[in-house]
Amino acid sequence: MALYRVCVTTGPYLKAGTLDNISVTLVGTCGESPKQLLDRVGRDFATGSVQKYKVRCSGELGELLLLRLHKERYAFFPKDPWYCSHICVTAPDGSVFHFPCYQWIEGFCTTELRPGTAKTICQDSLPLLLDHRQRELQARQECYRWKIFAPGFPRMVDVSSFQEMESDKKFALTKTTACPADQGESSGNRYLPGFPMKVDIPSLLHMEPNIRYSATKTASLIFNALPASIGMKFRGLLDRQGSWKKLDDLRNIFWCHKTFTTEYVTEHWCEDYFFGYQYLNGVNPVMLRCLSSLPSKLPVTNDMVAPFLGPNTCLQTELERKSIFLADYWILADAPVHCLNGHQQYVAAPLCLLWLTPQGALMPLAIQLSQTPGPECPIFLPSDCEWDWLLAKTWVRNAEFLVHENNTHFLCTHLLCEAFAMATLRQLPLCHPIYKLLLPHTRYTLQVNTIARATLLNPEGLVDKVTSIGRQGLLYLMSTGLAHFTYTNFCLPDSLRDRGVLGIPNYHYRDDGLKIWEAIEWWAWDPADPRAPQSFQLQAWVGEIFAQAFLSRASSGFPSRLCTPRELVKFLTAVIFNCSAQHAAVNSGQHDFGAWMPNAPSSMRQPPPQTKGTTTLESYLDTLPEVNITCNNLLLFWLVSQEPKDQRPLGTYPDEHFTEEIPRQSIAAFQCRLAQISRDIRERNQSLALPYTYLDPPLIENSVSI
Ligand SMILES: CCCCC/C=C\C/C=C\C=C\[C@H](C/C=C\CCCC(=O)O)OO
Ligand SMILES: [Fe+2]
Repeated sequence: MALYRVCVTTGPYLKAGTLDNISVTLVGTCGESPKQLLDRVGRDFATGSVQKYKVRCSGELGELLLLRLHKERYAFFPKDPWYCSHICVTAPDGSVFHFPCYQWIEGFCTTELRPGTAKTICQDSLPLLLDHRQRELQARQECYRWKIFAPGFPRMVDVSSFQEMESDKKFALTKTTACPADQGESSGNRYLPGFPMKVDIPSLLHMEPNIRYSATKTASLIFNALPASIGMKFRGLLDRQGSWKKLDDLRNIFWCHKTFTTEYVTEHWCEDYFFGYQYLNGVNPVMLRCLSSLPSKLPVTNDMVAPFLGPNTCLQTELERKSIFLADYWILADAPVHCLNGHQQYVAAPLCLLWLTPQGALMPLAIQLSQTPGPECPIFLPSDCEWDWLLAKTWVRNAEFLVHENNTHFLCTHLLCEAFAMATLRQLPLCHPIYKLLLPHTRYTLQVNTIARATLLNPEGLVDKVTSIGRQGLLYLMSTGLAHFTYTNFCLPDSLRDRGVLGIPNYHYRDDGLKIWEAIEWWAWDPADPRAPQSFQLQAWVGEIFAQAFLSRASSGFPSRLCTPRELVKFLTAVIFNCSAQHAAVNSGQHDFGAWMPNAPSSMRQPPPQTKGTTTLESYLDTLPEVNITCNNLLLFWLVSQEPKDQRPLGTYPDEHFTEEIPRQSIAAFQCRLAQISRDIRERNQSLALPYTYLDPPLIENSVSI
């Protein structure tokens, strides 16, 4: 007789416990145990419980290979979902086997778990285990299916398959490629009382439990939104059309959501120094490119800018010194425009030239509001009349809003990270070291993007309600952006070098980002088993990302295969950095830098000026977004700038998928490195007029989850 001690941990989440009958079968190299019901006196499998059971076998089972969890009906009760955290089995000889699970088990089924030891397929030889790998991935690929959202987009998760699964259809029809988003709206897309935009409710109703927001996160998101939106609604700000009467009125949109940064932006927004500063440490710190010569589409002469460059230098000298930079919004040149409140809106495609002064300040030199120079496209200069220059800068800030929100933020973090999450779920089994490494960095990404597609990107969603290019413009921008996004852009060190910005002082996004990149790279080496590149499951993973995220475009420079450990570690580092730090850098400051609306106007109501000397305060106010457009957009900024509760900062891995000592030690070392980076950042910030906190590790979420 052999006695196995089984310890079952149930998750701490709301309704994680179950009344269903839970039985286990232990499978070892020398046989398997009889299926045994885990039943003790009193309640079994309550939320947060850790309970011990005994499984008796006729003889020892040898090395445990699998643990089968059988979840079955209890009496006449309906199925009761259970969140199984992990199971620990102590064999008669005292050896301990950890079985990580960290999954919701919904219906009546048998779930097979493997011990937590990280294994690539090269390290599996037993047919039982190879078969288990294959069945696990087949089930994942049946559950998480790709779908086309719109032509030229990264592919997304098909949430309709969850509805099918939920209705227990045993033989779901093979999914055809679902209709692209631009084929009008689904039947469930409709206005709800109190919402300024349509909401695609059905797409939110059937999220698979293992990718769904927890009850805590859902409640937190709702309670973050309610007070601010009810307050604005009662003040009539969400419904009032027309121009703002005076700029000062903008100070009182958010009474109780002011931060140090929102107040700093409100005070300094029209200063040229702050305008340039935002290219380094604002919410879109990826636009600057160093120039060695001026593009022909921007015919700025030395005479135009000499007064600002000061004595003993000239434009050509500064170009040779690598101190001239360009922000080019070419992608907006053909963006479709849109009507808001029944009025035509406008978009520009500016070119903004900046100079890095000897004192280290980045100052705007010239702004051209079109890609095509000419008499109807004046080049605005700091010496122009105050309102002309301010309006030119505000057009650039509008371009920043559109390019940042659609491309830098939603396309390059949210949508790409969705594809990483999907490929990880579909191509890597739970025992794979890369699955264990990446899973925490995909948490809630499929859910938040589904919410965004149901409330923002849907027809007559919030994007249609508050932006000058609307949903069609968003579809154009993101598909064009993806077609031009490269692996160099994706990897921070390569992007900084390629843009020629490694030498700019006070570029805190760069400095903090490179430290975090290096810490992640160091951490990624351990689980990235040097033999891993030979793993065909890993190649299937990177190949699916290449095909589904980057549409198999060789011009993207993204790898379709990983042939060396160094290539693998770089790719893993870039994925983890993008899912965590990069998203934090471009997401967390939306309220800080956008609460003062002229600094991030979501639309412009007059065409770009074609002559100088015509702008007044009144015409400026009539160009900025109307009251309701402003306030609905600021609500979104407020809501998405703070991570709802149930947070997991970078390097926090409470779900112990790694059970071996070496990766656990690497995690501890990674956490120590991040803690040091945080200390360095906080010490640096003490000397700054405006602290840069977005890449402070405790403030970075592991994954894209808002
Ligand atoms: C005012 C009601 C808002 C309801 C939306 C609730 C939550 C939003 C969910 C996800 C949001 C994700 C955002 C998306 C960012 C940009 C999308 C494009 C926006 C634009 O073009 O204006 O990222 O955090
Ligand atoms: Fe975000």
